[in-house]
Amino acid sequence: MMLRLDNVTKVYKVGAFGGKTLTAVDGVSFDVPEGQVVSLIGESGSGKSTLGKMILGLVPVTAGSITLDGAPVRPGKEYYRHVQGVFQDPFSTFNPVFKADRVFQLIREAYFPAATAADWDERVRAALRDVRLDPDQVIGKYPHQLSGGQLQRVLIARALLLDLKLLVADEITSMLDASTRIDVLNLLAEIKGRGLGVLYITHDLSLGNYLAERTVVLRHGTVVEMGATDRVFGRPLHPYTRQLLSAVPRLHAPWEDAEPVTSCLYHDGGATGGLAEAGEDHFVACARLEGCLEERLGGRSGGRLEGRLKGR
Ligand SMILES: Nc1ncnc2c1ncn2[C@@H]1O[C@H](COP(=O)(O)OP(=O)(O)OP(=O)(O)O)[C@@H](O)[C@H]1O
Repeated sequence: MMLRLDNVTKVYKVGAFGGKTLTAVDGVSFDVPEGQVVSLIGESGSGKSTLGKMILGLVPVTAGSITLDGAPVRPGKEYYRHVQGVFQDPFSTFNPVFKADRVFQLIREAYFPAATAADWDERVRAALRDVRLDPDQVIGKYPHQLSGGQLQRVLIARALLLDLKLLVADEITSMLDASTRIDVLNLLAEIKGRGLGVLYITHDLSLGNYLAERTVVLRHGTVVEMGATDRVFGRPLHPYTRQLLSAVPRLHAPWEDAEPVTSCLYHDGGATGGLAEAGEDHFVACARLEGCLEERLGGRSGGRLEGRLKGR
C-alpha cells in the first residue's frame, strides 16, 4: 500500500456568496508507505485537517492528486474498506442514544451482511481484544459510560474489522490523559507492525512523533521541512521546525535558544520550486519564513505582504 500526495492544493471559497478564496493547502507532496507512521505537524490553521479530509474523500481536492496504490481517492464503500479516519473527539463520533458497540453493527450491515450473529460477535470481540479492551466491559455500554481513551480504541477496533490499509489519525491523543495517550500510541505502533500505514496528524511535537518514521512539517498550507523523523528532529534546518522544537519542554536539559539560521539552504543551494534536498531523506523549504510565502504567492501577494516585509 502506498498513499501518494502529489502537489495537492485546496482552495476554499469563503465569504458571502463564496466570493473570496482561501488557499488552505498549497502544493503538498509526500507519501505514506505501508507499515509506516508519517506524522504531519503544524500549528492550528496550517491545513493538516484539510489534508486528512481530502485523503478521506470528505472534501474534494482543488488541484494535484491523491492516490492509494495508484488509484485516485473515490469516496464510497470500497475506498472506506481500506482507508478510515479517527478524530480528536471520540464522543462526537458516537450517537449518545445508542450503545457504543452499535458502530460495529453499521460495519456489519455495510460490509459483512452474510456474517452470522455468532460469527460477527466473535469478530467484534477479537477486534476489541486487539485494541486491549475487555469486550465485556464495552459491549452494551453507552458512550458516556466509557472513557475517551476507550472510545478512541473502539473506533480503532472498528477500523481493524475492515481490510484496512491506511488509518488517518487526526489529533487522536490530544484529548487523552498521559497514560491513556501512551496506550493509544502503543496501539498505533502495533498497527503499523501489521503493515498498515498511519498518517498521524498533530499540532504539537508529542510523543507520537517519535513513533513516526517520517515527519512532514506544514506551515500555512505548505511543507517547510520533511524527511526521516530522526533527521528532521535531530537536525532541524527550517526556523519554523526549530521554533516548534524549542517550544517542547526538555527534562534535565537547560533551556537554550535555537541555533540561529545563517544561511538559506533553499536559495543558497540554488533550488527553485518544491523543496531543497538537505541530505538523505531530508528536505527543506526557504529559511526566510516570509520569503517562501512571497515566492509562493508571487504576484498574488499584492501590497499587503510587501508592506509587511519592508516594515521588518
Ligand atoms: N470548510 C471550510 N471552508 C472554508 N475554510 C476552511 C474550511 N475548513 C478549513 N478552512 C480554513 O482552512 C485553513 C486550514 O484549516 P485546517 O482545519 O485544515 O487546519 P489545521 O491545521 O487542521 O488546524 P487545527 O489544528 O486548528 O484543526 C484555516 O484557515 C481554516 O479556517
